Amino acid sequence: MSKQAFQDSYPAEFSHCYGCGHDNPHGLQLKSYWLDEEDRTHTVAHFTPKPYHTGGVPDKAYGGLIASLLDCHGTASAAAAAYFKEGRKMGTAPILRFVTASLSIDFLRPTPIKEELTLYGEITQLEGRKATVALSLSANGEPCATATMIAVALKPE
Ligand SMILES: CCCCCCCCCC(=O)SCCNC(=O)CCNC(=O)[C@H](O)C(C)(C)COP(=O)(O)OP(=O)(O)OC[C@H]1O[C@@H](n2cnc3c(N)ncnc32)[C@H](O)[C@@H]1OP(=O)(O)O
Repeated sequence: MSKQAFQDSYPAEFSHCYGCGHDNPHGLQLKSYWLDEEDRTHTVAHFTPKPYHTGGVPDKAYGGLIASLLDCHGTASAAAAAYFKEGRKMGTAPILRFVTASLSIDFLRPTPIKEELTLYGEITQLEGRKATVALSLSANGEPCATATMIAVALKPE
């Protein structure tokens, strides 16, 4: 894994995201990395839920938490891939800001809250301002959710 998380390169005005902003003390503070420094298409993040992240079923995660984690890992992965494609260090100006245009999630099995969760991302397409990211969230090596995201880079203005 790289030493600096993608989210740690976000400029201050983008560092208050509930899901991944390092300047949001109330947020999840997800951190995403390249899975392998030699491969700039696959990404990874880890997150261990808190007891209060439970949904309606005891010891299982709230679906919105899962969506939030996939959302932030996907947009961070898209931004990292776009910077890499431009041959630029992440966070350098002009800032590439990706937001979620669509996020389609399949919840495969209940997600435990007492285990560390692993998120994987794969940038399957990056054309123009649009990135497609295949995502998964697993616990103990078992996939709990998979998702497909379309992330779009905001126009500079
Ligand atoms: C480095 C800092 C990073 C900060 C990261 C923060 C992460 C936060 C994660 C989030 O929670 S994001 C919050 C939830 N998302 C939003 O609030 C986004 C709301 N939607 C919008 O702002 C606009 O709809 C959007 C920027 C996504 C697109 O509007 P634009 O007018 O800029 O783009 P346009 O409509 O021209 O679409 C650009 C391309 O994306 C495609 N596209 C847009 N929406 C789509 C969609 N829903 N599904 C599929 N493709 C879509 C569109 O077809 C087109 O493709 P092509 O370039 O191939 O023609």
